[in-house]
Amino acid sequence: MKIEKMIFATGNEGKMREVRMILGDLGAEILSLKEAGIQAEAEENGTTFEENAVIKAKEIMEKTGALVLADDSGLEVDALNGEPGIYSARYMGHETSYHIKNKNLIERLEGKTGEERSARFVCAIAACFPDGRVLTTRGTMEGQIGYEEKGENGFGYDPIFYLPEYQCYSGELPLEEKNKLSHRGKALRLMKEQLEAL
Ligand SMILES: O=c1[nH]c(=O)c2ncn([C@@H]3O[C@H](COP(=O)(O)OP(=O)(O)OP(=O)(O)O)[C@@H](O)[C@H]3O)c2[nH]1
Ligand SMILES: [Mg+2]
Repeated sequence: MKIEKMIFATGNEGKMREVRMILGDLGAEILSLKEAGIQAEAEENGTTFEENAVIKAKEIMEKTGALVLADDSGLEVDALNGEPGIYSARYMGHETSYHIKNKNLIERLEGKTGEERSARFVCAIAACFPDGRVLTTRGTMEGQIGYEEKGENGFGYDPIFYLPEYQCYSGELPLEEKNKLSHRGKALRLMKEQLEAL
């Protein structure tokens, strides 16, 4: 089935840039919420990334009757029992800057070194079809919380997410490189395969 058009239900411009680059070769028109002129109202009250991704996609699918995809993602820090996890966007309040959130996470890991600083980004992608079908995929990217903020690329927690294998911070990666390694890149490529197989 050739997909002509979809809505990607996010208000996060950083995500949207990555989504466009990764799903570009599907050849479908991809509208953000803003471009579709829709406001999301559903509460992200699920208990998992997948549940929240489905909540966001389903709400907009029901409003529009279109194929709608959504992303729910976050940062899990092992030494903090997986915090901030599904609450990553809301951590310390929605209005708090990432500079402050990032500084706070670094402070909370004071005294920890190497593997004790392990963390991962998680991304769940949901696709909700007007006929009720739902697909979900998940991708992760393993790393560590660094000791400082580095890099101007990406968004959110990228400046403190250190990738030991590549000896750099996620915030230092050009977008194409981040997309090759990232939680979102992996989850979106799995979704793309499933959509292409329909
Ligand atoms: O540095 C980062 N690089 C990433 O690649 C990344 N992916 C997720 N996150 C964090 O997790 C929250 C998602 O929360 P979230 O899924 O509710 O999204 P959101 O509220 O920003 O937008 P929406 O899609 O819900 O409209 C984001 O805001 C960020 O704090 C990331 N941080
Ligand atoms: Mg959100």
